[in-house]
Amino acid sequence: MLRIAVPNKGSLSLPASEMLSEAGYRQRGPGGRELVLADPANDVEFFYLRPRDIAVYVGSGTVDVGITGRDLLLDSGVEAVEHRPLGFATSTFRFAAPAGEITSLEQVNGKRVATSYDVLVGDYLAEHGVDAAVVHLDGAVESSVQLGIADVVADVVETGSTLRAAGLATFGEPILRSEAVLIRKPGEAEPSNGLTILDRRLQGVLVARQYVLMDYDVPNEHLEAAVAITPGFESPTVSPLHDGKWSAVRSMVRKDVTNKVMDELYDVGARAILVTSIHACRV
Ligand SMILES: Nc1ncnc2c1ncn2[C@@H]1O[C@H](COP(=O)(O)OP(=O)(O)OP(=O)(O)O)[C@@H](O)[C@H]1O
Ligand SMILES: O=P(O)(O)OC[C@H]1O[C@H](OP(=O)(O)OP(=O)(O)O)[C@H](O)[C@@H]1O
Ligand SMILES: [Mg+2]
Repeated sequence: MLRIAVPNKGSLSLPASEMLSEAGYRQRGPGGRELVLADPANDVEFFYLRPRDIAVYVGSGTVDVGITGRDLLLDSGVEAVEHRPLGFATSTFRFAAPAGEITSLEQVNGKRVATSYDVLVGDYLAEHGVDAAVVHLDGAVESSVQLGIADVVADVVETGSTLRAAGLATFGEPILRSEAVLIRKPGEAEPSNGLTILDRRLQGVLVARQYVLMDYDVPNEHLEAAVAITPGFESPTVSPLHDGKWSAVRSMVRKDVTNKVMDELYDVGARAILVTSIHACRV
């Protein structure tokens, strides 16, 4: 039975459970507070743990795999590896300071840097030869400068609105681009059957979220031009229409370029262009 760690709180918790549900697994109901949940039909068991602790459990081998943030994995310093990025809870991890006061990493020398990610930040500063004091805080790091215990913050930035509200501005390159990731212990030569199935199912959810199915008709003389616009995963399905002069094409297309692709297809002579969402898939 595969043991899977799932965040029990915070930004990762709900989307992680939703993704597992979409992948066909049993999950806690709304407001559910179970710490352990068996899913015997799928031969897996879920452990709901603090997102920060998940790498520790996976690294120790007491659970087989887990969902956590890339930033939390790196901050844990634990020997666990990223198996697959999961495409949600995307953010950057950045330095920020009062707007205009500190504008380069070099200027962080001798300053106090507040963060909840001491290891990640400490490693980054050391790698870049910056000598600064790291001040550990559990959260609401953005208030630390105003309250006088730090000069700089290093924190998760999604929209940037929390930073702006605190009068802070980012500087330097992002320390990291993070998102939710599936992690496992390193060096598993042969992934277990359970992990292979979980991974394939999660990949199916990702593809179903990122792609649509596009159908259209195109005159045969423009078929090659149209197919070049929608090459699909392997190769599009092409079927003859009854009148013999047109073909019907079916192909997977990235959701974010759907309208651009439809415009291009129309321009090369395609008509009756239909888009359908994908409910589930295995690729
Ligand atoms: N606003 C956000 N947008 C995207 N990801 C975020 C955001 N805030 C936190 N995360 C991600 O969530 C993970 C941290 O989870 P954690 O539960 O420790 O904190 P949290 O989501 O901020 O929850 P809370 O602070 O309410 O306990 C990290 O991987 C981080 O990148
Ligand atoms: O760029 P934004 O869209 O503003 O999002 C980023 C903020 O979201 C998270 O904070 P959270 O609300 O989880 O509070 P915390 O600092 O206590 O973790 C994170 O720590 C940042 O503060
Ligand atoms: Mg938070």
